[in-house]
Amino acid sequence: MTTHTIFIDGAAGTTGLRIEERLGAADDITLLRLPEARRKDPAARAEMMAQADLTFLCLPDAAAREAVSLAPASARICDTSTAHRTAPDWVYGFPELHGRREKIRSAKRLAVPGCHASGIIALLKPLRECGLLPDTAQPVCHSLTGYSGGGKTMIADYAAPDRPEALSAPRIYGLSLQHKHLPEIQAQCGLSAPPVFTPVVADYYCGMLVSIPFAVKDLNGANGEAAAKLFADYYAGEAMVRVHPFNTAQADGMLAANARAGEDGMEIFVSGNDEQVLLCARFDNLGKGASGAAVQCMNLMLGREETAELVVQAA
Ligand SMILES: NC(=O)C1=CN([C@@H]2O[C@H](COP(=O)(O)OP(=O)(O)OC[C@H]3O[C@@H](n4cnc5c(N)ncnc54)[C@H](OP(=O)(O)O)[C@@H]3O)[C@@H](O)[C@H]2O)C=CC1
Ligand SMILES: CC(=O)N[C@@H](CCC(=O)OP(=O)(O)O)C(=O)O
Repeated sequence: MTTHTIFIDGAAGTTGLRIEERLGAADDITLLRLPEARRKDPAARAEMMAQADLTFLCLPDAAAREAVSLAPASARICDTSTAHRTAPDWVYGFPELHGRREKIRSAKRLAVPGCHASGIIALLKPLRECGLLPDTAQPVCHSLTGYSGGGKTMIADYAAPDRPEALSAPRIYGLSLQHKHLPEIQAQCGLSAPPVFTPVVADYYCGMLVSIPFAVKDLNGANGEAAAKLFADYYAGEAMVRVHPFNTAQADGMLAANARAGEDGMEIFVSGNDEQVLLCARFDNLGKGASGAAVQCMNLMLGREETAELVVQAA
């Protein structure tokens, strides 16, 4: 059996802990750990990265950049932060995008997609590749997220017994329309301008629902049925992405953003009428939106079975 030595820089954080949970039981993986007192010590982290077959960075952007500067050139790195997602020489880790798997397998430096970006790209990229959406399009995208998306700080804010009343209501953020995921979305989808994007954080732990409405006339005349078939064809055979048939009835006519919490797969829904189409992607911001996606990429990079150590796949 081939064994792999893995270091998680930022193992005490939300994303790092979830990766550790997934890998802890794998008998072909040895996790390198730093004692609490040394987990932010640059020399100790550099030493771990030099020893590991692969290092996950589960750090704020600045610390992720610092980690890369500390790592030997030979180190294989899987970065969950925003720091390197549009950097040249880094592979963007979305295996389901056509032609991407081979690049991930041989990647030395891999950037794991942002959570909101994962849903938006999953919906826009097939439309762009199939010619239904011109590069000049500027779709309006919405995304609902649980508060774990904000890491330890936001989780503590929501858990505080004396928290402000405002946290009990959904809150729109990114009001300047310059969310940090827009550059990677624009780059991956080959758009000449970033989409218009409004994220909303609400009072539940995890789960993400991205929605993008279109007029049929803006999709080169493709109606919902045609769009649903396009997504089904694009993601055919993918274990982690399930495309529901057009207008699949939800029992109560609603989509709840937390339905895939704790899972690693993504669901795609296409609904609407003769004139308008609504595209939705539902997944866990900590699963396909972070730790699950990171482990999926690691498996490809190490030549392991792609879906090993992932929790329940696409429903
Ligand atoms: N939460 C999510 O849904 C997603 C998060 N991400 C990204 O993943 C990365 C990690 O996020 P998340 O897990 O949510 O964040 P957390 O705040 O939960 O965890 C970050 C961890 O990094 C540690 N850390 C900070 N600075 C250093 C340093 N210089 N050296 C070593 N460790 C350090 C922190 O230490 P301490 O415990 O002392 O604070 C903490 O444990 C971020 O870039 C984030 O944007 C990506 C996709 C989704
Ligand atoms: C609720 C909340 O604040 N969410 C974060 C998303 C966290 C994340 O996934 O960002 P990166 O992957 O780019 O690090 C945000 O929108 O900035």
